[in-house]
Amino acid sequence: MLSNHSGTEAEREGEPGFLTDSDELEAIREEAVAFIKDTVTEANARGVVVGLSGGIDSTLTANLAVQALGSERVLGLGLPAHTDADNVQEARTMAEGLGIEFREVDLRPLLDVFEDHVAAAVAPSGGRREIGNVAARLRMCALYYAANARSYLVCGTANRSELLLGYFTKYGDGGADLFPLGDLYKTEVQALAQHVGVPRRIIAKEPTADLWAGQTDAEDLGARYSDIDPVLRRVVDRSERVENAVEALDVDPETAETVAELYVGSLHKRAVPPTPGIDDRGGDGGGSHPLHLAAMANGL
Ligand SMILES: Nc1ncnc2c1ncn2[C@@H]1O[C@H](COP(=O)(O)OP(=O)(O)OC[C@H]2O[C@@H]([n+]3cccc(C(=O)O)c3)[C@H](O)[C@@H]2O)[C@@H](O)[C@H]1O
Ligand SMILES: Nc1ncnc2c1ncn2[C@@H]1O[C@H](COP(=O)(O)OP(=O)(O)OP(=O)(O)O)[C@@H](O)[C@H]1O
Ligand SMILES: [Mg+2]
Repeated sequence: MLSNHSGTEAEREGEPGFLTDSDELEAIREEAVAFIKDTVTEANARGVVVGLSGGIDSTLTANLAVQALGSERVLGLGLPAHTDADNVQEARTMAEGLGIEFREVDLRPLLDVFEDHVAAAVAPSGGRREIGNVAARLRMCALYYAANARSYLVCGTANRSELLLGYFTKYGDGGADLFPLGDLYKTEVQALAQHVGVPRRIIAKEPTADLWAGQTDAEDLGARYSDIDPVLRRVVDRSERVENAVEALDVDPETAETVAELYVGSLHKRAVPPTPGIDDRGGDGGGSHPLHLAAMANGL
């Protein structure tokens, strides 16, 4: 059910910590730009590739990447599948504005082959969510192909709201080498986009994953980010109980419960795949094993 709270998406009065101050926004811009630059340098990469949808997250990410690396070292890929061909023109316009190279690849033929051969054989009952996730994973393949071939990194576009809710395709748009917007809630992304001069029409667009016609984040999630973000901030960042958040904020209990459930239910999407932990060797996929860390420290 959609909550009927009527705040603006970019700010919510009375909720501390949400970005409205231009000095604060400027400091965040600088940090995100430095992060992209440092990550690319440390990886000895030549640049980054970004999937451009014509939406705010990818437009802002590409904008920050250009600020960090210069337009010569950023590649934009327009990768329309079934529903979003119209947005490719917007993505192209954004790329032209940033002065970056832009390539367009229609993924429909690949998706059709997948549906006819793989889906039909494995599970013909797969619906729009399953096929939409395949489109997101085909995009990931195209982005990594470009990264491999050019010694680039795949610059992901996920924001903190999406990451905490698990509102992304695991190893699809969730598969990337860095997430410059990953610490910022969607409402903060909107404020930062305004701060760096992303066109108003892009900021004003209804957020959509575009995995099927008419899909919107608000419909899928049951609420708008202006209601979701303050709940995440209290329940995740401040470890408050859901009831406390409901009482403090003007959100309905159902929305807050859903947000908390999505956060807990998507823990696996934010973790390294587990291993059994045989002989006490970690059980976390090796990511934090002392030998692994020592090898990294020694540059091995
Ligand atoms: N507890 C657990 N421990 C370990 N793994 C677990 C698991 N539960 C599920 N899994 C695995 O995760 C899979 C489900 O995850 P996943 O494949 O991602 O699929 P799922 O989360 O069901 O779908 C992705 C969601 O993200 C949305 N999305 C996708 C892409 C872009 C955007 C956007 O905002 O632009 C939004 C999309 O609309 C949909 O609501 C399961 O099939 C299973 O393999
Ligand atoms: N047609 C597309 N071409 C290239 N990349 C795409 C396309 N559709 C989605 N993506 C990639 O998947 C990412 C996730 O989509 P998402 O909808 O969350 O971001 P967005 O479209 O930039 O912003 P919004 O969430 O406001 O619609 C995009 O930022 C983009 O990198
Ligand atoms: Mg989108």
